[in-house]
Order: sequence, then C-alpha cells, then structure tokens
Amino acid sequence: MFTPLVTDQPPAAWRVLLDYVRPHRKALAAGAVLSLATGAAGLSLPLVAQDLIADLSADRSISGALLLMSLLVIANAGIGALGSYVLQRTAESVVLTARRSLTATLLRLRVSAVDTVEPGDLLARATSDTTLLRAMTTNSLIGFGTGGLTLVATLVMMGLVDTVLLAVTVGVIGLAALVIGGIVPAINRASKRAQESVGRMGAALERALGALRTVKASGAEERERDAVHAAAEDSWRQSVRAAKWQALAGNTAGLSTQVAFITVLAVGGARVATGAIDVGALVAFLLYVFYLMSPIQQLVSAVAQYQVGAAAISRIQEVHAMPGEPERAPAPLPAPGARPAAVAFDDVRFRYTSELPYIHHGVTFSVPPRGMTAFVGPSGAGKTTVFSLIERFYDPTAGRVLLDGRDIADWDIAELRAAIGYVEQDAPVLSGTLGENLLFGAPDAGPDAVATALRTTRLEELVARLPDGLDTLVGHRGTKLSGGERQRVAIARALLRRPRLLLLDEATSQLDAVNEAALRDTVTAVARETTVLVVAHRLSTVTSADRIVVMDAGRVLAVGTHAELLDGSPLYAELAATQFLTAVE
Ligand SMILES: Nc1ncnc2c1ncn2[C@@H]1O[C@H](COP(=O)(O)OP(=O)(O)OP(=O)(O)O)[C@@H](O)[C@H]1O
Repeated sequence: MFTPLVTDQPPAAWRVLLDYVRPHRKALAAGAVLSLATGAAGLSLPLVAQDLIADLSADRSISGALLLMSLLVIANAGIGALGSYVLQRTAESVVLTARRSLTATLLRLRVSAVDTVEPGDLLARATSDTTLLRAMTTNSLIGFGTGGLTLVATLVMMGLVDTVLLAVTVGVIGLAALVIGGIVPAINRASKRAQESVGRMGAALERALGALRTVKASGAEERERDAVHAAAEDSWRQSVRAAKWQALAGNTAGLSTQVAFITVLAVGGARVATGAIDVGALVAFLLYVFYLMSPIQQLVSAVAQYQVGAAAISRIQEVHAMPGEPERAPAPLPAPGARPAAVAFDDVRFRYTSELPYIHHGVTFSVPPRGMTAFVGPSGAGKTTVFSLIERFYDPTAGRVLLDGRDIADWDIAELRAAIGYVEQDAPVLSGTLGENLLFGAPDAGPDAVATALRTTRLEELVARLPDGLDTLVGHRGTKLSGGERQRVAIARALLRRPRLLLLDEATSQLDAVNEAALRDTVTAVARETTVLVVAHRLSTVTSADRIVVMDAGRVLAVGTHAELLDGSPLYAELAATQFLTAVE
C-alpha cells in the first residue's frame, strides 16, 4: 500500500517520485533494461563500422559487416519500441498512483483545511499537476538512468579508442554542463508559477461555473471570463519562460557535441598526421562523439523534466501536508430501532481560526433523546456552527460537545458520523440521479426502506410524476428540483441512514405553503422516532418544537417552548412577531 511522505520538512522531489515509482519498479526496470539494450546495440555500430573500414582498406568483402550492421539497426528499432511502450505504461501507472493517493488525501482533508483553499486549485493539483509526473518518470528517471549509463559507456568506449581525444571531449562537455547547471533553477521557478496559474484558472472557472446563474444574472460573464483568461495567460507566460530555458539548455547541450566534434576533428587530424592514431580510430571516435549527442540530450531533458516534475510534486505535497482526518473504514449504520441519541454542549467556546473572533462564547445546552429541538436566533448567531461542531467538521476551542454523555472527541469519528443524519442548508443534493442521492449515505438500503423514506418525506408524488422516476438526473447540486424538494430529498437521504440524531439545517429560502407544510409534517413524524435538531428559519417549523434554543451572538439566551419563550424571551418574541426567525438585527 502506498503511503505518501509527510514530514515537517518537505521531502526532496526525487524521494517522493521514488515512493510513487516503488509499486512499479519491476516494470520500470524492464523498461530500463530494454532502453539499455537499445543503447548497447547502437554503441556497437561504430565498432562494426571500424571493422568495415578496415575490411575496405584491406580489400576484403564487407558483406558480413554490412549484414551485421543491418541486423543491429533492426534489433535496435524493435527493442527501442518495446522499451518505449513499457516505460510509457509505467509512467502512466505512476500518474495513477499519485492520483489515487492525492484524491484519497483530498477526501480525508479536514473541513477547516478546505476552508483555506480554492477547490478549483485542489482540482488542478489532482488533474494537471499529477499529469506532469508522466514526463518526469519517463524523461527524468529513465533519462538519468539510461542516459547516464549510456554516457559512461560511450566515454569508456572513447577512452578505449584514444584517451587524448576523450580528455578533449570531456573538457568541452564539462563546460556546457556548468552553463546548464545555472539554467536549471529557472526552469523550476517558471514551472511552479505556471502550475500555480493553472490552479488559479481552475479556481476562477469553478467559481464562475458553480454560480453560473448569479454570474449571468449579474451580467458578470465578461469579468469572470477575464479572470479565467488572466490566469490562463499567466500560465502561458510562465510555461513559455520555462520552454525558453529548456530550449537554451537543450541547445547548449547540442552545441557542446558539435564543438566537441570540431575539436576532436582538429586534434584527431593532428594525431593521425603524427601517426599517434590511424584514420579508422578517428572515424570511430567521431562516430562516438555523435553517439554522445543522444545520452547528453537525454540527460539535459531529464534535468529539465525533473525541475518541471519537482514543481508539480511540491504542489502535490502541499496537499498531503494539509490537516486530514484519520483513515477510517465506514462504520456500520445504527441497527433498526436503535435508541435516539442525547446531545449536550458544555461551555463550548469556538472560533474558526486563531485569527478570527470567537463565534461561540461558552454555549451550554442539553437535549434529551427523541423529540424536536429548534435553534433560532438572528443571522450569524452561530446556529449552523453548532451542527458543524456536532459533526466534528471542526473541534471546539474550549469546552465539550457530548453525545450520549460522552465527549465526541473520544468517539471514533466514523462511528460518530454513522449515528448522525445531516441535512445541510444550501446544497443538500448532489449531481446524479434521484435514486443515487437517496442511497448516498446508505448504499445498502433496500426498496422497502426507500419507499418508507419517500413516504415520510412526501416525495412519492414527485417520484411518480418524474418520467424516469428514481433514475431522473437532478442536475448539478440538484438544480432540477425545487428548493423544498431538495430539502426533502436530503432529509430522505439522511433518514435512510436510520440516524440516532438528525441535524436539519433548514433552507433560508421561502417555501410555498404546500412544501412548508410537507416539511413540517416530515420533521414532526421523524421526531417521534429519533432526536431531531433543526436550525429553524420559519416560525411554522418551531411552534410545535419540544424545545427551542434561542441564540444570539454566540450565546444561548433562553431555552423553552414556543409559548414559554413568547413571554420569557424578548428576542424570541420579537423574532416570532416577524414570522422569520433569522431577521438581521
Ligand atoms: N467556515 C467558516 N470560517 C470562518 N467563519 C465562519 C465560517 N462559517 C461561518 N463563519 C462565521 O461564523 C458566524 C456564525 O455562522 P453560522 O453559520 O453558525 O450562523 P447562523 O446562526 O447559522 O446564521 P444563519 O441563520 O444566517 O445561517 C458567522 O458570522 C460567519 O461569518
């Protein structure tokens, strides 16, 4: 099983890459061996050429040498193709490994961590950045291995032919290596910026498409388009900059082999004239100089791709380093008829981050099992935050949240969430079919359970009306359903989990009378079986509540029934008079 490296010090990119490569090391080794075999077949060609020239000078037949050369060329091509396929396949597997590990991390991230980033940027890291690992694997890992080995082998062969010419060649190439070493960091910087811009582009697109109706209604298409274009152009600019440095590095390498060729020709010519070496040796050496070109180009491309990949890896590692929840297998859902849960807040103080002001200033309340408890109070009082703390999306800064009398910090997080059904306020329906939405939290629920949930939430009529019934696609965030239908689908989904505690964050949108009555009846029916907590925005939801918790500015002001609070809580009386319980103060 692959485990990402996460330490205080970000690990070097090559260590992370090796970690990704480890599961595919056999395939990679096979690809490397095939590449080396191609290199070896190529390397033997100049030696055969040297023989061929000797045969020619001695007036011997060259057909044997020609046949051998042809066979070597064909073998070279065949092995080369196979090697290239194996390597590409391995590189794709490395990308897959990186994507699997990154997406697993993404879905385990703490909600508080995701609050600090743009989802579009995270998306770009999982799609675009991981793609860059493909070229990094083939070009850099294999390039360093086979390019390096071929280079050393070629230099050894050159040394066998003539050590003086070898020294001349190494001198020229060494100079080029120094120049390229100076260029490399610029490739890394430009690549990182290019990928950051791709992330910004993803974020800008996600923002616009996620709120397309608002964008259109506000006439903001052009401004949103410009924001996306600006990020795309920035990515283009940085990629062009990286390409410029890569081209410079590649050409410096190419130039160095040409300069080496000319220098070897001059020095070698002189050595032939003095009789130190013969013409055949000079021709063989010059062929080797040409052979150097390929491993050198391979190495330079390896270095360049390593920088591009390292930039992507650093962005991927940033995600792995974000705070995540422990890896847990989903816990079994409560058994049918499981007892309802009790909930309590004990002097809870909470702020979303250490820079932000406190949202809860010592919230204390206690809810017994079964029945409906409504939370009311002005907008921003901290009602939704109560639910977020119960679900452990965030942890209290001080104080305790108790479920069944036990601090939820001591609960297994999967068990805790299995006990709770949660209906969020704004986007409680996911894209997909109606049926998929219903079974989202309880994939094993049978048709009878689905029918019961549909009956309780008064959705039978809707399902009967839809041409495709439960197979109807509901659109992104359920846009093809009405606000009230979305809420009831989300409640049905939560009920299918047989929750011991149902958290319902009522939609702020106005519902028509039929939907409102349906929702109220649903909640009342469910509260007979289980503990229901509702963040209520409508008076009609709370009048029948067993208890109402009145909150204001992060404090509990009063607890009681509708009748009790009308007399006992001036804030409640004022809110109730408006019919809407979340009026801004
Ligand atoms: N993820 C977050 N990060 C930082 N601050 C947040 C976050 N979520 C909410 N807040 C802040 O916390 C405060 C309380 O928010 P909360 O959603 O709990 O209020 P509420 O009482 O449910 O309001 P409403 O009735 O309008 O839904 C608000 O001032 C809000 O700005």
